[in-house]
Amino acid sequence: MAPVILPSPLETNPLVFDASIFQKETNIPSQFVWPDHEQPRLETPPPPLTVPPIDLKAFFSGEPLSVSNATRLVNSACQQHGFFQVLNHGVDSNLINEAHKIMNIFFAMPLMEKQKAQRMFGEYCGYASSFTNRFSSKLPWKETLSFRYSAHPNCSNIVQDYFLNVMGEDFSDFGRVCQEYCEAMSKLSLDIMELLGTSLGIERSHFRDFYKDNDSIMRLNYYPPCQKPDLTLGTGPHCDPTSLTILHQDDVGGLEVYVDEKWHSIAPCSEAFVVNIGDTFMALSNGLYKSCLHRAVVNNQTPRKSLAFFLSPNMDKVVRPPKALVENYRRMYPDFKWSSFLEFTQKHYRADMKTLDAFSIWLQKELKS
Ligand SMILES: C=C1C[C@]23C[C@@]1(O)CC[C@H]2[C@]1(C)CCC[C@@](C)(C(=O)O)[C@H]1[C@@H]3C(=O)O
Ligand SMILES: O=C(O)CCC(=O)C(=O)O
Ligand SMILES: [Fe+2]
Repeated sequence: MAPVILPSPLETNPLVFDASIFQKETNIPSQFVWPDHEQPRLETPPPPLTVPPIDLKAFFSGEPLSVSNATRLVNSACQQHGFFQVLNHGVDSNLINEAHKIMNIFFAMPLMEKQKAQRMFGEYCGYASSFTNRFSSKLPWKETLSFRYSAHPNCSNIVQDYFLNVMGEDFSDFGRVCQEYCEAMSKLSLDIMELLGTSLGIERSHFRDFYKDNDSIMRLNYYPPCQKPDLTLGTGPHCDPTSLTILHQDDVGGLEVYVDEKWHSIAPCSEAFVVNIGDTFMALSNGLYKSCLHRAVVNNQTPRKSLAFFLSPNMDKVVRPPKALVENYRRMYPDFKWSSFLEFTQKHYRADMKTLDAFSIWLQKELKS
């Protein structure tokens, strides 16, 4: 299966997704209409997915029953569908509220202002309004702002600097909040990596050490109301190519996870973070833990927002499972560097539910050529 070669910007139509206009439109352009089999069946709301939340504070208490509960729950969830939620995570609720507030400010700005941070072709940072200059069909009904976070000591202000350089002095507060939020997400990711390592029965610090100098992506998602919410999707069905996603959604609802051959809604819970395994961690676990298939639906009344932190290893780290997860099993995926997988998703292939398989095939062809 040859990877889908993405159309160059010049080949796609000059459609511009201005949410302030589109959210009132009853006649949505065909590029936003998804194929029948992918359209959400809003008339029959999906059943909620009940996965007991993991109490992180209890896990780190070291109390044997709490540790075994947490590792058992996370092991079962990750082997089945790659989705769980964490409570008592230690992230300051004021910081979370601040992040939601500044997200409202940013996406309420006129399109021209937001386009100061316009994402360029092949780049993963910047502002995008539905990727109209990236894809020519099945366009997602959303605006996004993505930026890089690095835990490397030499990059201690990378997020703050991004906003200052791209959006100017007026955004210094914005940059500070996002910098602090990413630092909190990085810390939480490493705690969860310790939980995942323990649950897989390997050295507790193995994955924490692998991601301590992580080079991750923060994405702010904004889903405007849509007058035909049954025809389109905020984010189409996909597995995140990254390692681990820590997501905080507002109270509107719209995130769905595919489990047991059907979509399940994830009820918003402001005290919890939604956590899902991505392709890169699935490869790192030699396929033992599943990359979570999920999507986001929209509605015709209320905008929805989510903050997604995509944990990723340092660009030059080789993604290779620990010996303990290979010695009694065959290798499921080739060694690769995150930098080349990321480039594959930005320049050669629109991430979906088969991205890692398509990348593995692409890698083999690249090696032969
Ligand atoms: C590495 C990435 C590519 C996408 C952002 C992310 O950081 C992790 C999720 C990926 C994505 C959301 C999966 C669905 C398709 C996509 C094009 C999107 O709808 O935004 C993906 C992101 C991308 O910009 O390529
Ligand atoms: O907004 C959501 O709930 C999901 C977003 C998502 O899956 C993503 O950005 O990868
Ligand atoms: Fe996702």
